[in-house]
Parts: sequence; structure tokens; C-alpha cells
Amino acid sequence: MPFLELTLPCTEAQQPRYERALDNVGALAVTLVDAHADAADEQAIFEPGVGETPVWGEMLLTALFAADTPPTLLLHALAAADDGLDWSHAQFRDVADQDWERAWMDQYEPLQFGRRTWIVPWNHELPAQADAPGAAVVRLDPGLAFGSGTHPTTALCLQWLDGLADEGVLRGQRVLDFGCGSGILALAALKLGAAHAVGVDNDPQALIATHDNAQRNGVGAQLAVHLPGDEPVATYPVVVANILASALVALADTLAARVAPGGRIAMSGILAGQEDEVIARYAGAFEQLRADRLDDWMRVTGVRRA
Ligand SMILES: C[S@@+](CC[C@H](N)C(=O)[O-])C[C@H]1O[C@@H](n2cnc3c(N)ncnc32)[C@H](O)[C@@H]1O
Repeated sequence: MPFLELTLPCTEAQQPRYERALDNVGALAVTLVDAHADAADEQAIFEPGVGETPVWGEMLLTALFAADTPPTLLLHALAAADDGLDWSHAQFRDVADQDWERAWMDQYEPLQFGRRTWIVPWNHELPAQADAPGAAVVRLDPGLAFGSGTHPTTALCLQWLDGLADEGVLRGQRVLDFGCGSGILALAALKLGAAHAVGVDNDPQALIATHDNAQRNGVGAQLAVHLPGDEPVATYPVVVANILASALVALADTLAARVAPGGRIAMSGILAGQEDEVIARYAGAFEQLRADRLDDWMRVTGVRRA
């Protein structure tokens, strides 16, 4: 399906009002991109949860509408939705479905994480190294969801999962992927030997992408997806949560309750400098907390106290 795409620069302070107005006039999807993201990080899209503040000062809001939406009428509707907002910098372009969902596949090559984890675009030929015995290969199509492997936060979590496989911690276990996006982490865990995974996300597009990617990888029966609050009340020996630091702090009790005693957690979406706040919030329930860095991003890991 083709779309009409609206792009608008805005600041952190303005973003919630713009997003509300876009939602009110029926935007099909609204995404937030760091205005300074590198081309390879174009997937750097974090949709802030209710009450959360996004981390960037300058951002680009992108919204999709049905292809036959007239831009002039849309601007009138947006002005009516919130007459205090300036829409004069809004830009429009027609986007073929192909452009929006698949552009990354033309740009990105298969990626390796740790010793054996590979993320390979689903329509890309399998590299010889990924065809080796013991390789854990995820064939991925993120669709409209976050999680292609190119972002440092995803890379940090994939490296951690690969390391858990080295320790024999994943084999036959259940894994919770909170903020699953494309499902990339849950799928990697399954390919690394986990028996079952649950993906949770507050974005329905992410749940669709995760489900589709599970089917694509032949592990549909091993991966269940849920909106937050609908997931089974259970504990997991392995939990991974790549969401914003503010969300990790807000969700600390929920996430801690999901990790089995002695179980492991990895959290990312944490900018360098924010890790101490996350560690402080999780210190009551977790031990061996440590922070590791990749570029400007941190991963915090820990072990659930018994
Ligand atoms: C940075 S992406 C991570 C995607 C993928 N797990 C990865 O590592 O690439 C964060 C995901 O968390 C979801 N998310 C953000 N806040 C959330 C919340 N409070 N509850 C559930 N999901 C949330 C977003 O919709 C998004 O899909």
C-alpha cells in the first residue's frame, strides 16, 4: 500500500503536542527519528510511551497517511486539531510501500554479533560464514518496527545473548523480550537454543512484525506476542528489554517481577550517562549489575537476587 508521508522537524518539548494532533487526524503511524541519526541509524526510532520524554533535542516526526489524502486538507485538519502548533515546516512526499518497509534491505548487509549470531535480511543470500554449523541465523524483515541490528542498542543485546549461549544459559530456556520491535532479540535467543520466547510491545506494528518474522524463521510455535499487561504472569530465566532509560526506570518493578531468581536481565536503550539511574533503580532486586558501552549507548546487565 502506498502512503502520503509527512515529515516535520520539532523539539522534545513540542513533540507530544504534534504527535497528539497527528493521532487526532488519523495518522496510520507516527515515528520519531533523531534528527542527527546517521543514515545507517535511520532505524533509530523510539516511540515514547505515555508520559515518557524522548531523549533527543532535535527530532524529525514522520507520519504516514493514506496515499489519497490531499496535503492541503490535511494541514487544515491539523491546524484545527491544535491551532497553537506551527505546521509551516511540514514536508510531504508520496512513499511507495516498497520504499518505506524495505529500504533498509537495499542498504544493509548481513551482520554478525558475538561468535555465531547472524542477522540476515530475509531476501539476502546467506553468507558462507553464516552457513556454518553452529551459526544462529535470524532472517529478518523488520517491516515498520524497530530492530534491524544496525542500532548499537540492538547490537549490545545481541552480543549479550550470544555470550549467554557460550555460557550454556539459553539452552532449553524461556526468554522474555520486552519491547520486542521486529522480534530480533527473541528470535536470536530462539536460534541460540532457547525453547520458547515471549515478545511484548506497546506498538501493534511491532507485534505483527515479530509474529511474521517468527513464521519466516520457522519458530512461530515457539514465540508468542502480547501487548504490555496481556503477557502471561510468569518468570523467565532470561529477560531482555531494549527500551528507553525512562521506561526502564518506570517499569523496574514489572520487569524485576518477570525475572526468575538467579535469572539474567539485559537492558538497553540507555544513553551514556543514564546508566547510573537505571542501576540504582534495579539494585534492590538485582546483583552483579554492570554497564557496557557501544558508541553513545549503554547496556546494563544483572542477575536477579534469589
Ligand atoms: C528500541 S526498540 C527495540 C526493538 C528491538 N527489541 C531491538 O532491540 O532492536 C524499543 C521497542 O520498545 C517498544 N516500547 C517502548 N516503550 C514500551 C513500553 N512501555 N512497553 C512496551 N513496549 C515499549 C517500542 O514500541 C519499540 O518497538
